[in-house]
Amino acid sequence: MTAQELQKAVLRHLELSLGKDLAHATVYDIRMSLTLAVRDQVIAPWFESTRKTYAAQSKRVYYLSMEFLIGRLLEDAVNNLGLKQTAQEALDALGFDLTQVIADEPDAALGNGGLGRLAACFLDSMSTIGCPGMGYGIRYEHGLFRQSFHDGVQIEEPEDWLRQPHGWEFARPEAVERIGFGGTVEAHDGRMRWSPADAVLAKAHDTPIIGWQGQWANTLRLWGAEPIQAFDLEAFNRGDFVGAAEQEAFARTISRVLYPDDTNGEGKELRLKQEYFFTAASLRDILRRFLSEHDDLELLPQKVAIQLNDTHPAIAGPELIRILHDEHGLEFDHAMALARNTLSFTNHTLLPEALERWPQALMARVLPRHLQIIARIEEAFLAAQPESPVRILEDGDVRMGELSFIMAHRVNGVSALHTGLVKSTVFAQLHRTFPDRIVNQTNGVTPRRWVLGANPRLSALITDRIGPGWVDDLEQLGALEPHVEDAGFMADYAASKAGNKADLAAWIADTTGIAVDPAAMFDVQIKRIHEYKRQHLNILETIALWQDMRANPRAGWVPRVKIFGGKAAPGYVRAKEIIRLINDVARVINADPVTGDLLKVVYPANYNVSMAEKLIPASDLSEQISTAGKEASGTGNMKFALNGALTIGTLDGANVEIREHVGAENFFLFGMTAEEVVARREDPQHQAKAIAASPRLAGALKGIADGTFSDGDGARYAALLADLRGHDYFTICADFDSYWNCQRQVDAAFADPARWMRMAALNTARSGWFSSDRTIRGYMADVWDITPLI
Ligand SMILES: [N-]=[N+]=N[C@]1([C@H](N)O)O[C@H](CO)[C@@H](O)[C@H](O)[C@H]1O
Repeated sequence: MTAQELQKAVLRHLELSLGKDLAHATVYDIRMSLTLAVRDQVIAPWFESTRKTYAAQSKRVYYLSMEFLIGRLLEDAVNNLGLKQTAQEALDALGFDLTQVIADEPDAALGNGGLGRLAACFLDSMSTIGCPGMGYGIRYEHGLFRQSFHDGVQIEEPEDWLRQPHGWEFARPEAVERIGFGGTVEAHDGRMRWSPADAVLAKAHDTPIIGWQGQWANTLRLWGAEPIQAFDLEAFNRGDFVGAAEQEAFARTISRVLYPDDTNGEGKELRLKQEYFFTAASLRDILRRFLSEHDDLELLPQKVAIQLNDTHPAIAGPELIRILHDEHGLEFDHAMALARNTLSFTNHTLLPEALERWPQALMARVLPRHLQIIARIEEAFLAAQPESPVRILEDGDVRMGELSFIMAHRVNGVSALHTGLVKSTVFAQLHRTFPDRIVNQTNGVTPRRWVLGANPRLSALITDRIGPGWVDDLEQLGALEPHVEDAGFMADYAASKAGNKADLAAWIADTTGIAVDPAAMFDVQIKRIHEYKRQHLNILETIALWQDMRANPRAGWVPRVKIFGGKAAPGYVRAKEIIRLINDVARVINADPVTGDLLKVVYPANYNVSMAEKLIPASDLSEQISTAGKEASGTGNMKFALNGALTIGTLDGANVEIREHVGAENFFLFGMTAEEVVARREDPQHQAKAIAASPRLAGALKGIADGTFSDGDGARYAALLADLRGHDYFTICADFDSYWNCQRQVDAAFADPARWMRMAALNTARSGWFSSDRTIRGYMADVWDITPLI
């Protein structure tokens, strides 16, 4: 497509779809017109992909996830269709700036963090590889809340990405499923019949996900909840206006908002209903499609692979058995075996509070038939494993982790270390019983969004040196390694980083009013706020560094800009305390004339996918400092390494594999290992001893306690300090000195630009393995048994 043709297509949509002429067009109008014009280019490969899948009678994979943290879609589609230059020229000719038009699109923030973003990266890779399948999720009216700060305190406001038409989706009024809740179960002609008391409609909205070079497109189908009867006219005529709309309000509540907890089982009834709503609608849709091609249910595991993204869709096991046994009349054990061979499950965390457990009483009320089926699943499991101490039903709860494991033929962890811990801790018993069921699939990220889209400077340089093949074969980045010896390449590499940093410094000044020196080290920690991710370790080191700089400002310090980004779950008090502390420390340090430009702390509000795309290419140092054994994988760590940021981190999650790939000499390692952490916790005085042994740590804690950062109010952080001095489960104190010393090694390395840039370029060259294409190929081979169709 030429720029002229695209320009014409945009103008046609502006007039015919938006009803606007160019003279009165707003950025929104042009963004929607371009979106529609680009979407037109997606339709043919989309239809062709579906046709090829049916023609090949191919097995399909269905990725069930409560979260898809998509971000913006326009730039991704433009890049995947190879239209970036074309779109630039077409819009220039119309008098609009492509960057500004792209930035007008609201993020689809239908996820909390890594788990949701991983699902989005996987969709891009499945389409790029030509893996036939679909994503299934919920079309939340309100995604993850908008974050703002008031006096440094996090404030949450509803996010409303759907306040404007969403240009990428197609409503599918014909794809509607009736989803029941509650009610009773009776035996009827030897079969159990569930009669739900309430019901809502699940209406499908499809978004095409186009792969690299537009050869294949899969579908993301998101379900929106709607009432069976939208409006109760009788109630209205009786003057009961609220009652008239009650049904609608009740129904829409199901898909109204995303629960904002990243690694914490919600436990609320509405959350369970959300999980069942999208899972049941998806299974009905999957079986309808399967039965439209095949009439023998025996073929289900050969033609359908269903991936459960954590335990959130775990009810899929009982629901599939209910459909096969109660509705299709298969024997229970047979239905259970078919379901198990169709389902596979990914565990994303070891945190006990994140392993979902639903009260049996709640399950009995909301899903009475499913609770009966879960009891029979446990019975069948114990009949085969009489010795096993494992239970699904225990302490009045339904354990969704055990249910998912028992109802899946494959279970995977998301990094080598994590998968090892899954086998030795949370599922140790089940691993002994089913030694071949757990496999590892280390996470990955899509290079289209996280390198090509986010870092055009670096991408141009790479393509110039090794050709464009790296975009869908990322391990080709290895061919850059010889170029690292070439001063010209290294100068260009450094220039691309410097350019990104200058852009970011301008953006920071714009959005926060803080002036930062682009030559300083950009030290970045962006992720959800959580104690195990240890943002408070980072800010304690920042305080100690500031105190040292103040004591000796002319000691030849390496100037640093500490950049934080991240949201806390609204109910997570400790995490919100950490956010306030970071903002309080920033306020004091940024105003300090003694340290001036030596140290700045920046915390832009409302961190999201689009902000990550701006921050990561401009980063020098990537903070991956979680307590070892707690971060299952991390995926930000991979994005940073690919974009030439060096990692300071613990041996946790995928940090271990990143260090193996980039080389220990190109990674700043500190802290205890997962085993050492467990051992250290045995000593109830571990934190007190660490504080006693570290004057710097003690000094930083004292600074907070004195009210240095809280206008003299020493009580503001009393709870946080009491926890660090009293319990410190996440071993902040025990790891502090190792972290501090490691940061000084980072300073020394950064003070030698040639050495630093060499390490950075080697990180880029050696991180190709962390492509989500590699991950998806692993799932296709080891879990789904599917081969690409392109
Ligand atoms: N839930 N959950 N788990 C996480 C993330 N918080 O979303 O999944 C991510 C995706 O697997 C992991 O990278 C991360 O370590 C893990 O904590």
